[in-house]
Amino acid sequence: MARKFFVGGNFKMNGNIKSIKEIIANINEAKLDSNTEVVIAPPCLYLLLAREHLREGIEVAAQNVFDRPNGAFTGEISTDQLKDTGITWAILGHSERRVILQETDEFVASKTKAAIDGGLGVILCIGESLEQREAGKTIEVVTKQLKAVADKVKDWSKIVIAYEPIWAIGTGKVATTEQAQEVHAAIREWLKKEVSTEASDNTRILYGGSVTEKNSCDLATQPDIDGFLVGGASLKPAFVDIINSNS
Ligand SMILES: O=C(COP(=O)(O)O)NO
Repeated sequence: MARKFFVGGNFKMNGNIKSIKEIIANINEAKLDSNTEVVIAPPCLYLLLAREHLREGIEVAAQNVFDRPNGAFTGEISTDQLKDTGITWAILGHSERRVILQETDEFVASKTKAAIDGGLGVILCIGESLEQREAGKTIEVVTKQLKAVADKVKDWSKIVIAYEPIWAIGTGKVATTEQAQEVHAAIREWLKKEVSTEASDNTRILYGGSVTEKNSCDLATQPDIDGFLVGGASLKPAFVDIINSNS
């Protein structure tokens, strides 16, 4: 089965009502490849704004969700509340939360399970640091992150994996097509061995880390790159060119 190309826009902690409305207007007015699935992730304050203004067919993702149902968890958001507001995806395990907020593989796995059980799709972020890559530990690191999820989650049909080498995030140092394809192929092989052939065949594996409209078309030619999770470039008008990079 052909995997539908997938492009996520991770706004991170950027934007305000005015700028996010401008980004949404640019996306709404653009001619977009209908064979590409698009998900937009604004900061949580602007999730409803995005849901109300984005064109039909484009989904909205939260940049985080808690692993427990509604209750006394100050500052957190539940899967029920996201579903209640028409939010259908969650980005989980982003390296900025793993590093800065010390989210463990187990906590990310627990949140992934809660999100899927709550009916959300999950963009599951994994990736190694420069030190880990230079030590030859890339595959060891990313498969350890995946195993923590596989220990809790059996149904991978609602998971999209985003391989985001930390050394490429926000640095302008995009992975080469060979570097990205090598890790994506290893992830797909791991899925086949540790989850199922179906999961391996059907799970989209996105690349993230300094993707721009200048490098996205080359990356999109790789057999195991099924799309992108875009940070900084998702805030700019040329984001629509990245969305169309597989057409
Ligand atoms: O973190 C990223 C990538 O960020 P950049 O595109 O800004 O490198 N996506 O989730």
